[in-house]
Amino acid sequence: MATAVPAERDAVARAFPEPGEEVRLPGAVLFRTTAGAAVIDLLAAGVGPARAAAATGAALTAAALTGTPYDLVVSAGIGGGFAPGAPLGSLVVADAITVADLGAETADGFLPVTELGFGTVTHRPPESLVRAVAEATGARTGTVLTVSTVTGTAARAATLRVRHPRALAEGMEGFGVAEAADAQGVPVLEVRAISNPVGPRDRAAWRIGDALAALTAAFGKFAPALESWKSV
Ligand SMILES: O=C(O)c1cccc(C(=O)CC[C@H]2O[C@@H](n3cnc4c(=O)[nH]cnc43)[C@H](O)[C@@H]2O)c1
Repeated sequence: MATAVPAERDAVARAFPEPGEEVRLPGAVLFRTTAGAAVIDLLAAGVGPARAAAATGAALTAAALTGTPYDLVVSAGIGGGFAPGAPLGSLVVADAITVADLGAETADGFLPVTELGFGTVTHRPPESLVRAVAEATGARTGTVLTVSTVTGTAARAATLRVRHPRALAEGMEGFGVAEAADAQGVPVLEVRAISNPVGPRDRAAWRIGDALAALTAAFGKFAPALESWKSV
């Protein structure tokens, strides 16, 4: 599980009460714990898509080289929610992890990088896993956008809504984590607990404590959903 910051990692860790241990790798420090038979590595990968991709890639490579590759990578953290679909404190599981600002600005508007002939802009988590996790946690499902600049105006939020009508949330790491996982052929999931509305900047409206509590509650229900997905 890759979060951005230690506070998010610790919120996820509280859902796994077994004692864990720190594992130091080149480029990543893991907190390794267990849930039943599953080994779970928690990584505070850093803020933003580039740092998140670098740290996630380091952890994936280390696991592959020791002959214990991961079955799944989860990008988890707090995020902005698009109203009315994703209110404060709610949980969103991405059925599409889409980078919102990777492309080119033209006189006719924004062109995603795929329309320039390169790369990808969306990763799709396994449908059955998204369904199982959403059912277990009560999460809403939709597109989660990855941005390098947090949305801070109504105008930018409106532009994103027009370009991505299925968007429920935005964060800054999901696409980077998904790129790292995709590069090594590992499935990916993104889970965001909503800490603030996407729109005009209003720090007084943040509910970070509530969102971290929602993350802990969600990951407390995660293991059975993963087991049912793996056994399909
Ligand atoms: O200064 C601001 O106006 C501001 C507003 C929202 C978030 C921030 C951050 O610096 C947090 C970045 C951190 O948290 C995730 N996050 C939380 N809310 C959002 C959001 O609305 N849009 C994008 N990312 C968000 C993000 O994944 C980072 O890890 C500052």
